[in-house]
Amino acid sequence: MSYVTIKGLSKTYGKRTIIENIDVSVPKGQFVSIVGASGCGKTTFLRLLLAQEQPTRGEIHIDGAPMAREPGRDHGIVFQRYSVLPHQTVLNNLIAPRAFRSSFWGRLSRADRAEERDKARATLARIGLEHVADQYPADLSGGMLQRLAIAQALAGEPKILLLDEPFGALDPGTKIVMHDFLQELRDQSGMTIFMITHDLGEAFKLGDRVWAFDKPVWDATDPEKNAATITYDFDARDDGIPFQTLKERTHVLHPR
Ligand SMILES: Nc1ncnc2c1ncn2[C@@H]1O[C@H](COP(=O)(O)OP(=O)(O)OP(=O)(O)O)[C@@H](O)[C@H]1O
Repeated sequence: MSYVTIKGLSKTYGKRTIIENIDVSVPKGQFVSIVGASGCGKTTFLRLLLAQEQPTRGEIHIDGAPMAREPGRDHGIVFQRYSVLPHQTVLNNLIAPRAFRSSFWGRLSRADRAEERDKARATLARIGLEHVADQYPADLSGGMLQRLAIAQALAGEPKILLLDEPFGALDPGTKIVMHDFLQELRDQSGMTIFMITHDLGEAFKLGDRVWAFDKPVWDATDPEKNAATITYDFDARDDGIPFQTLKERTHVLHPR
């Protein structure tokens, strides 16, 4: 059964249509990897899913209901550049976003605050950062920072996790450790995940499904015609089809 249903989705800025005619449905718990040439509208698509942008045409339904008009706790998002708060300790980085969002911290009793701290400590233990709870982000490695950013996104117990090149800045070894970490989290939470990546190996390794965004019409004389859509939707379970086929059939690895 469809959990995220997208019908006739388009986004236009001024006269320029960035993405158009997106019709897809995604079951609950599915992991969708999104690949495509630079600038073809992948982040725009995630921003629509996050309700940071409104569609020009079409609609998005999540769990049977129309999308909220504003970003909310239903969604967690992680970007390539670390979104942690530099002047807060690692522990406070897990508490502070919630406190800012709901301004609930000031209303909590001392016992409730202690409970929030315990919850945050338990999350840190789960992501292997308990030993650096009282340190600051500047003391952490790239992999640790990105684990913290993912934990922050998960703190609101979102229904959907959106990842925009989350591991793009990490070295290959740390990337592999992060893949295991994400797969583990996913198994535990059953979350529905959309992840943009420029790494096809990563897309097929982690995704149940890989979408290639591309511009089916290419007219150098009229750039406004060049809107992107999902041109291929691959079943990536059991490793899907070989990467080579994707390379040959799309422009994913040949940005114009
Ligand atoms: N708010 C906006 N106003 C006008 N144009 C925008 C806006 N946001 C994005 N664009 C344009 O939309 C196009 C798609 O951008 P987007 O960031 O979605 O691409 P992308 O596929 O995620 O790229 P990359 O892989 O390089 O991150 C770009 O040409 C960008 O300039």
